[in-house]
Amino acid sequence: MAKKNRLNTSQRKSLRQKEDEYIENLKTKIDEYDPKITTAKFFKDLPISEPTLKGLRESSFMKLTEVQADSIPVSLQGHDILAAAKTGSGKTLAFLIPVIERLYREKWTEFDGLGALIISPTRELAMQIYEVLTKIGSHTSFSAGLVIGGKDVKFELERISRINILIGTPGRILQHLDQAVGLNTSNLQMLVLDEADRCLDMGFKKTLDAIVSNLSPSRQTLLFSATQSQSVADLARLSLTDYKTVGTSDVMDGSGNKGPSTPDTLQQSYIEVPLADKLDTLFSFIKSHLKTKMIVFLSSSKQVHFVYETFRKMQPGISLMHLHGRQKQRARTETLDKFNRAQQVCLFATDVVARGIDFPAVEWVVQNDCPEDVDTYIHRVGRCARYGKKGKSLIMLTPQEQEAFLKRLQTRKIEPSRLNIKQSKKKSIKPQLQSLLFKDPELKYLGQKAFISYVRSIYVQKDKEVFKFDDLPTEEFAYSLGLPGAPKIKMKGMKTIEQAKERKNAPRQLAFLSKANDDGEIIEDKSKQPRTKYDKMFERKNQTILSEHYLNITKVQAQEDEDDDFISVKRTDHEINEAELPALTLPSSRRAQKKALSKKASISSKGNASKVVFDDDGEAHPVYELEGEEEFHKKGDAQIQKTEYLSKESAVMADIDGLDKQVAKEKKQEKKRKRLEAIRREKEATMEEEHSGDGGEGAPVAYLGTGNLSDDMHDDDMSESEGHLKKKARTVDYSHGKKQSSSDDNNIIEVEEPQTLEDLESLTAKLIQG
Ligand SMILES: Nc1ncnc2c1ncn2[C@@H]1O[C@H](COP(=O)(O)OP(=O)(O)OP(=O)(O)O)[C@@H](O)[C@H]1O
Repeated sequence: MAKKNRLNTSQRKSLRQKEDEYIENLKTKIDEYDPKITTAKFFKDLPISEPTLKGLRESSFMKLTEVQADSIPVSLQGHDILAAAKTGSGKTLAFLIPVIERLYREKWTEFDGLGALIISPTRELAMQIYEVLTKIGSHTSFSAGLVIGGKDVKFELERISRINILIGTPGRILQHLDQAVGLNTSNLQMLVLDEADRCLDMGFKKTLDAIVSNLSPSRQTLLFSATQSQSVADLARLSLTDYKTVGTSDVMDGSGNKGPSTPDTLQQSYIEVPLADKLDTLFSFIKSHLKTKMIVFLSSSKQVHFVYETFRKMQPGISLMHLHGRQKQRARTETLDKFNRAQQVCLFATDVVARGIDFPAVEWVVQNDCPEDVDTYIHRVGRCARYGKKGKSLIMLTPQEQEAFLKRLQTRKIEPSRLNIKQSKKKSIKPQLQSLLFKDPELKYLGQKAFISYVRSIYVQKDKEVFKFDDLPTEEFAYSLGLPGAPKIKMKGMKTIEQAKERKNAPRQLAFLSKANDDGEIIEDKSKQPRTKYDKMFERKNQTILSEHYLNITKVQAQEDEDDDFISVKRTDHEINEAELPALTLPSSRRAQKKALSKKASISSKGNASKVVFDDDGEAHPVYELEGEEEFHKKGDAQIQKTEYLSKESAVMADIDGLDKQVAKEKKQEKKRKRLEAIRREKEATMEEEHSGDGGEGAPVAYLGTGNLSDDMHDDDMSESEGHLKKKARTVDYSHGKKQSSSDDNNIIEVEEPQTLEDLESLTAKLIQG
């Protein structure tokens, strides 16, 4: 049977010839295409191959968007590209089509190895790009792979050498470049950076440099984003010299004639809200927008977690979901999928989904916390008003942030209109929050974490004109979260917030007194002296200034914030300079300050103090003056003196021994505390996972097209038992000369239906086509 379908040599030869002619014809059309003369309106007007056109048609992509019309012809001609176009303007297709076409014209096969590498800063975005690629590339014969983290590195290693188009996050791609002996990058034709400015910034610098050093310098490079830095140094790093720009000036600084860097269909507004009233305002906003689909951005995963957990208890009347980088990947993917399908829903999220994610039909983007910069603002609001659809955005600015941030927005021609909250609509949820936190220690704990992470987020911000740490109304803010008072925060090199602020604001006269304690005693700086074990013990004891609970929080916090998405997703050039950190304490009361001042005055007037003893004549002597022999004998029998001395010293030794035992006991307790802490964290992680899976909450659900990857993995022809699917035999239609897939026998690969992200990754690696 199989023999019947086999082509004989002359048929194969003729087919190859037709294919060559077709490709040559395409190349000529590309060379002849002059963007200055021709403006293609539809994909079919572009010099692109029939299989790609077929994939586009089937995905209902007919008409070109502006960035697609401007950039695709230039990319097809082989130029490097630096493109910046507004959010939701269709950049994904603008780089995917040239990638597919380049490999097509090169007649790329699985034996040629990696032909294109697409880098995205987040996993979600990489998955989305992969999804679009599998749709529009469904009639081509290339293999695509998604590497974004997961466990099955070994599995991927075995198959990665056969992948032609690899999409992934920087870290994971580097891991593969390092490990995969079979990954042949020497042939690489194209490198694409989506959200290029983010990929190029400090956070990914080292990884990206390492990736690029593995790649062939002769490759074509495409950089796309809604915001671009166009730093010459960045471009040089990518060996981008003779590149073409598309739409960059408009988007970069709003200097073009076309107005703001945000979509025209976006209606933007802001309200001035004191920090302590933000949650009241947010709750009222949600209550009055129950029939909408909205995303609320908060500054950290802890904020998101707290707001989600408390608001769902207060039941505003709309389905609530939450998404942040500290959730397990499975929960993130599930939430994303549910949110895409829902019609009336509110998603609390961090900036992990601020860039690139193409959520369908979002009506409102609310920024509860001010973004770190205008670029982040642009990306966040860009989650709505996509592809010409209407959308609305609201940003809450505190009186401290308002003026400076509006000024920053103006530089990009973004001028949101001011909204005022109707007095009648104002409702305080503070009493409810207080009662919730009072009843539920778990919520109180989340509240404390939310408080701490918010305060820290303000502290680490680079733009000090917008984020004024010293003006934070911490007590009011804590109260607004339902907490009885502001938790004390200890950060690296920083004492409590209040102390840090006090010290910053203290008069110069008092600044040098930062070493005085509450009793006005000057504490010596022992940091430069060798520390004895007693010093260490006392330091340890002093840590209990914080209650054990807060102590636990701050310790865990220090660990957690290492990879908290607020800090890690953002640029690492926002590093805190330890030297700038407030690190010392001030006497808290006026009495203590006064006392310390007078002590200081007397000490400074006397110069360096050293301890002395006075003799009967009032003469001062150093403490350790050698005693004369006569003097010694005068005091009595030497033996008795010796016994007395020894018993005094052994009493001192006994005291020291007691202290040692105390230290050992404390160590043991600390160990126990850590063990309990680990158990608690484990429990919390389980809870978090459980919470994250229940976002549906009976929301009216609309199923919008194929929004998820696993759907794409299904094949209509599935005939095997459930849980297995077959890959469709791909046919390439040259329309003017048809080509049957040359390796029918190899076209069927049985793979298991993906249940998890790891499965999905493994599956993508299996989907070797051709
Ligand atoms: N030519 C087209 N015809 C119809 N729909 C399109 C076309 N191009 C893109 N779209 C749709 O427009 C939406 C936005 O596209 P895309 O996600 O590529 O935008 P983007 O410019 O990358 O946005 P962001 O800057 O936020 O990443 C998607 O839903 C996509 O399917």
